[in-house]
Amino acid sequence: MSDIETNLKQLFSKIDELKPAFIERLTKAVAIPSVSSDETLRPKVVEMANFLQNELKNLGADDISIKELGIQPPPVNDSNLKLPPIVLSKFGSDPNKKTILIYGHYDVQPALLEDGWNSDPFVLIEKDNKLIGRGSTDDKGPVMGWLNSLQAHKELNIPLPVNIVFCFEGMEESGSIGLDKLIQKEAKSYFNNVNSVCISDNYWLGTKKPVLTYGLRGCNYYQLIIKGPGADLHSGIFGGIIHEPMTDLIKVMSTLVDINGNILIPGVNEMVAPVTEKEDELYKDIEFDVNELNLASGSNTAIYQDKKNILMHRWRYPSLSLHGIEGAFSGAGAKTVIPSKVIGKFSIRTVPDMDSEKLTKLVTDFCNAKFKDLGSPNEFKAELIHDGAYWVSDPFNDEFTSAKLATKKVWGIEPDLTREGGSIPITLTFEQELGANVLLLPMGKGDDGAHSINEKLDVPNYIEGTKTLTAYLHYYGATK
Ligand SMILES: C[C@H](N)C(=O)N[C@@H](Cc1c[nH]cn1)C(=O)O
Ligand SMILES: [Zn+2]
Ligand SMILES: [Zn+2]
Repeated sequence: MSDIETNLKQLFSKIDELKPAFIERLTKAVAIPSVSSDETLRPKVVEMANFLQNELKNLGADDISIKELGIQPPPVNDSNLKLPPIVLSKFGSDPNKKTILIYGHYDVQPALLEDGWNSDPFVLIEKDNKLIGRGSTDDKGPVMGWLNSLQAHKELNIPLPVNIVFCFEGMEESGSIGLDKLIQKEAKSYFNNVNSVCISDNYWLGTKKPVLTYGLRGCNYYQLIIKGPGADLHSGIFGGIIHEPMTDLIKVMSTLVDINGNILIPGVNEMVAPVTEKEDELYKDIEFDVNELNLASGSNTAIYQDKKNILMHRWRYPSLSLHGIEGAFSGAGAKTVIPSKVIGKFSIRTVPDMDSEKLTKLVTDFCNAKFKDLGSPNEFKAELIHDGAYWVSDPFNDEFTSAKLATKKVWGIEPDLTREGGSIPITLTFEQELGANVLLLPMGKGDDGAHSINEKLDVPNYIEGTKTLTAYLHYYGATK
């Protein structure tokens, strides 16, 4: 048996042995409601950064640097709100070893019991071999997976096969504000010797077959602010005799997309790169069960019924989703109020070759024109909240070859090569600023319910996933 295989054998049984400790680590992480989009929870996001710092210290990090990013730029309610810090850390600095930068995020999406969760979202529970809680799969599970791997190495006294540079951020779910600049600044200092970047922050396509991912859509997030009366009003007294902000907003928002998901803003679809013959062939070989889409969405509401159309519309065409209305009545009961100010939120998932600035101009001009058509005296503003770039790479390099070996070793099957419909805004910046290949090595399954209620990570995905990350470090470390 080679040295690598001997080490992996020991590491895998150590990982199995440490399963209860690893679940405990994830339980502690999930218990911190580090919701980046909720300004009132910003102290919890910072608490999560401190938690990570402490874990890294206990694991024997050679360096831990907490990088502050300053005040969050507008639009924001609290004009003095500090951005959460970036947690940087180094393990090893052997010039004879490769250096991998591992990125992950410690913030999560919002979650409320009343959204429909079956249990408290911030109390990790184990049920039917699933770990249920906000952030279990996105992205606390995978981040803990890397720490678990370090713990296994430490307890066995097995040297890491690569130098590791960690970069953990607390604003990924809110557009990774401030991280671009930090990467540019640190490219030739903290990140100087980085050969390669690995991110575990997406999901298998389905539930049975592991995947490696070579593409992401980008995300441009917009808001439409409409202001009318000086305060919320009684609809019996003012209904029918004033222009209502909510009515204006619904009118404008309904012009953006049709019920079949077609974006109606002129010029947007024209920016999309045409499908090449080579790409057209690609979809045939991907394992994907259309029924799994219905199971994952918990409904029978799919627009497309065939594999190719579903994958193309998830991966390589843009989509526009309406997310919500701030200021609108949304509770139970029948409140008869006219909201005085409402803010509509929507986002566009972007793909090659869409240009973010051009897109924002098309979107804001279109919304302004639609509002003007209403002839309403209310105040209107359309603006971008944040944008993050799409990313597509070549999946035939040392990183993907090593990850294929690692996946085969742990799961006994060759992974499919997929793209992801979601976004990880910082991916392209890492690739461009560090001149390094990026590999996306997902841990969770396609039905994990990231961003949804009852988010989960299957116990086998957490434990075998930790083994996969571990094996990847060893196989990549052995490449020339
Ligand atoms: C795929 C990743 N785990 C994720 O969930 N990313 C978010 C990032 C985001 C938030 N706003 C814009 N981008 C996502 O795809 O929604
Ligand atoms: Zn997410
Ligand atoms: Zn994520």
